[in-house]
Amino acid sequence: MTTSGSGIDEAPVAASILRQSGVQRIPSPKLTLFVRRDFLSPELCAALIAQIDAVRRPSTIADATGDAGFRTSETGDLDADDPAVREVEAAITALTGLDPAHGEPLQGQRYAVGQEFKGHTDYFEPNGADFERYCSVAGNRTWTVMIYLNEPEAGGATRFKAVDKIIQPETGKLVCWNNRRPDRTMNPATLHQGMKVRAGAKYVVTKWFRERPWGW
Ligand SMILES: O=C(O)CCC(=O)C(=O)O
Ligand SMILES: [Fe+2]
Repeated sequence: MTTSGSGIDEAPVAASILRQSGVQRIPSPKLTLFVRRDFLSPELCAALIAQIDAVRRPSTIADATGDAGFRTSETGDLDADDPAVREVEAAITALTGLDPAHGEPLQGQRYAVGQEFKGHTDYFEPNGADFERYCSVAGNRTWTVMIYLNEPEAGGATRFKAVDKIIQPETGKLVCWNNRRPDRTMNPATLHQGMKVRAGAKYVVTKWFRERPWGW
């Protein structure tokens, strides 16, 4: 298969995603955002939820905001050798054409009732205090791919405020977007938040891609 490398060049990635059936592009000139329902089977989602529960710990954020309530979910790094994790990785590669070497390890998140991730962008602020620490090896982020593993009883939607779009969690639904504009500059219109879960729990997996190959 051909890959589109880092994703810094938007066109081949968007073309690859749009070749798959069932993909919707969110109609906005401000950002490139796609949704694909039923991207993963309920069985695979359940296997990933079990893994997240086995390894989760309180989430951290880069560039401390001084707001302890900014990201209150729990995070789990998933075992790259696990068959369920390999299957998701392969499905993401097949959808996007992005080179897996440019991807950060797949990460799981769990939000309990009242937990949220307030408005943020996934790219690192080039002038931020942590830029060197997080970006000196692999560079800044390019694309984000996120998959909901379940449907909380209430709340937990992902909101893109700048384009007035709210995406509801559904088991197996994928959301992906370019964190940049087609001219490669960082795109502030990708600002988004994981809204508070009101009932039940919310589980997602996220994969972020980088300008250069990922290295520890
Ligand atoms: O949970 C969500 O809906 C959003 C998560 C998110 O934005 C992130 O992990 O970067
Ligand atoms: Fe995010």
